[in-house]
Amino acid sequence: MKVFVTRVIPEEGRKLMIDAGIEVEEWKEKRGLSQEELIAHTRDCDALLSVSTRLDKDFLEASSHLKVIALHSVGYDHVDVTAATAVKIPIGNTPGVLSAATADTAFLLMLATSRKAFYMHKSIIKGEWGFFDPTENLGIELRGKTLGVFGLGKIGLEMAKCCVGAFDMKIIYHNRSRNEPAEKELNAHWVSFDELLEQSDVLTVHTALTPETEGKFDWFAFEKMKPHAIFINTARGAIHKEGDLLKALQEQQIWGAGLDVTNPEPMRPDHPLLNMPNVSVLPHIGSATEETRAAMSVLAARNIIAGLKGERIPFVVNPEVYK
Ligand SMILES: NC(=O)C1=CN([C@@H]2O[C@H](COP(=O)(O)OP(=O)(O)OC[C@H]3O[C@@H](n4cnc5c(N)ncnc54)[C@H](O)[C@@H]3O)[C@@H](O)[C@H]2O)C=CC1
Ligand SMILES: O=C(O)C(=O)CO
Repeated sequence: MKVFVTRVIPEEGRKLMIDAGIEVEEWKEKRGLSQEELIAHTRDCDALLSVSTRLDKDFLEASSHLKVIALHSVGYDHVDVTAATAVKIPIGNTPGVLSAATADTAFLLMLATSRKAFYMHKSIIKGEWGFFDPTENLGIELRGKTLGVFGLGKIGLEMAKCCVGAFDMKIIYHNRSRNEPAEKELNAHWVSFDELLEQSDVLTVHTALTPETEGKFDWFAFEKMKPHAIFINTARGAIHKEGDLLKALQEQQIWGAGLDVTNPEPMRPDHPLLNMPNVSVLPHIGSATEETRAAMSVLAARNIIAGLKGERIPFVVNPEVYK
């Protein structure tokens, strides 16, 4: 049995597959594969472990010989899951193990943005640390403020817990369904989407990217937010409209933004958002800790091993394949 892996992954996951008798071929080049290269490399394989590689309909229709595809991510918006289901390939992801690390990144962006930390750091490098002026470089305090969570799932819940623990923030959320345990544990309140926009001092995005959430944060949404609100997105860049966000910040419709995800990625280095004092941008490092990436590789390997044994994979995103 052989698996093709589209990047070099942490040792923990690779070892698990090798110990299970699977031949592991990793793509070692520091560039993504084209769909043609992917088809060529997976032709003689039984499984694919995909790290951020787009898997489109053409590829999936040409790959019905694959017994399983494991993603090295919880998000699967880069995969045509309907096409995979049509050719009966189970798709696996890595839920849960990255929730804390990703929430930490959202928390980091919230705090850094509220104190203009990235911009202040750059100002030292530019030799601009000069005369002390008590009216300059002022941020916004977070204690007791309202955190609005769009998508109170696993990562949203971890972020809410951090904010209650650190800053005694009040939690409101908008989710497809009510999260009653969170309501009890954190005294969180479900609100409509418009109420979330109107009442949040910090609004943090934690839904998947779907046709429903794509472009959800546009000019009309930012227009409803408080003028001192901070917008945080660690989910997917296409959930906010970047041009509308820029305009909302330039026109002081909202106060600041912290982004771990952009659209497109990578963000171009001369993007105007990168030079705004109240904006913090990170290059999609939400889950990037040694512990979390190792745990993700193990979950992906477990999906591969089960799929190659003909068993139901433990973390399946298209359970319909088993019907
Ligand atoms: N920046 C990064 O490195 C990372 C980003 N992510 C992103 O975070 C997303 C969330 O991950 P998890 O918390 O594990 O997922 P989850 O499935 O546990 O939580 C998502 C929540 O959003 C809700 N939701 C979905 N669509 C909605 C809508 N239209 N309106 C209201 N609520 C809606 C769901 O009901 C669910 O409660 C992933 O899909 C991925 O795109 C995940 C990990 C790392
Ligand atoms: O898991 C995901 O969806 C990511 O974005 C990267 O960890």
